[in-house]
Amino acid sequence: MSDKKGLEGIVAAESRISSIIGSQLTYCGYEIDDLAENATFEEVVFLLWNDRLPNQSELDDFQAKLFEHMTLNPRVYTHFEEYAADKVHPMTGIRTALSYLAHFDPNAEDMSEEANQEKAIRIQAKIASLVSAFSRIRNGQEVVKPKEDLSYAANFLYMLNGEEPNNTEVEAMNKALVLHADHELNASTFTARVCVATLSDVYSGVTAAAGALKGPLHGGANERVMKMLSEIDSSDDVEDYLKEKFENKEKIMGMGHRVYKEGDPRAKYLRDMSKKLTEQIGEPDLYEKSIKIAEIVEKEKGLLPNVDFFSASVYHSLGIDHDLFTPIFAMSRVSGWLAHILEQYQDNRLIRPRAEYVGQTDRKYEPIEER
Ligand SMILES: CC(=O)SCCNC(=O)CCNC(=O)[C@H](O)C(C)(C)COP(=O)(O)OP(=O)(O)OC[C@H]1O[C@@H](n2cnc3c(N)ncnc32)[C@H](O)[C@@H]1OP(=O)(O)O
Ligand SMILES: O=C([O-])CC(=O)C(=O)O
Repeated sequence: MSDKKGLEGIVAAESRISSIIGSQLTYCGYEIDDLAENATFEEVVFLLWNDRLPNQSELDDFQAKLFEHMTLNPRVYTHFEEYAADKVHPMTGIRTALSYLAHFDPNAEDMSEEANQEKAIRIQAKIASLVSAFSRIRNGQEVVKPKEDLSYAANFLYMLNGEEPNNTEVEAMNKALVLHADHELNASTFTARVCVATLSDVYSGVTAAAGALKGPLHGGANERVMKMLSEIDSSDDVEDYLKEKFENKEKIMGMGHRVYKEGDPRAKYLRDMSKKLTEQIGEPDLYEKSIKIAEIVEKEKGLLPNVDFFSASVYHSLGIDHDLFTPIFAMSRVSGWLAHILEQYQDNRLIRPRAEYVGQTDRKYEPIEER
């Protein structure tokens, strides 16, 4: 059994959405490098859902639909006021809110392909509004409505901060969204597929997936990377800090990967963005500490940075609150979850593996007074 622990190396689905071979990641046959350098997030979402890039009129139409659905029912805001009063972690709030979105969808229980595609657009559009509204409401600020002429990445930053972002910020956010959009059968995507393979609805699938993404061994690592960087005063202190972590057998967040053993192809883009943006905000030390951590962990443990490692200093440089890092990951990855959910419905079979029983046997019920 031990060789299958964590289902390592087990192929559990056929998929046309993304592929990992060695350190090569592709979305629907396009290299991640090609997409990171050239594509908008909206094009990538269209690609993941349709297995092809859109032409200009399809893209215009897709962007218009996303914009149309970015508006939230005001009852969501009332909910968020309660979450703020309870000091709920944003990822907990977004997980609940993803489920709550179903309440306002007249076709929430319609399982037709057309209705499910419509749900995908609604969810992708609304999650950017959810994350930004959550943040503004807990800060006692007015919710900002999206602007029709802004891209998805720009609209998110605009709704979050209440002012239009500059080109560098939009470019960084767009690239981060493209890089996080899909990743084969990662834990949250697998969770989404397991959930909807019972023929449960799309909202259930994304809510379940958000729960899986929240964990520190998965999407929750980016917030912890920032915590680690904040705990280290300067790059001169990295060695001692890590020594203690290694002695306590603690994991170094943002390092290592189940599949990539020769390096995560997404990390270099985030590393380069981190270098540029931390310099721009006058905190180059954040990048220097990150590089030192990566060097020592590679030397001592043979582990390399994953997508979460440099994304932390990138989001910090964009002025984003640290506990919003994982919700931003969800905002991008929901596109992949939805692609996999739609794919799962197309050729569904219940996902139900077996467990090897290792518990006690031949026991007999004992009356309570005899226990
Ligand atoms: C978007 C994403 O989800 S990317 C991943 C985000 N998660 C993180 O960054 C958390 C830190 N990293 C990790 O915990 C792991 O590397 C994972 C979860 C990503 C992959 O884990 P697995 O493939 O299950 O490897 P596993 O946890 O079994 O580790 C194998 C060995 O490497 C060690 N190891 C793995 N990652 C780390 C790490 N980040 N720091 C220190 N040691 C590590 C383990 O302690 C273990 O050592 P042992 O054999 O002496 O017990
Ligand atoms: O694939 C994984 O296991 C984790 C990961 O990098 C991702 O979800 O992007």
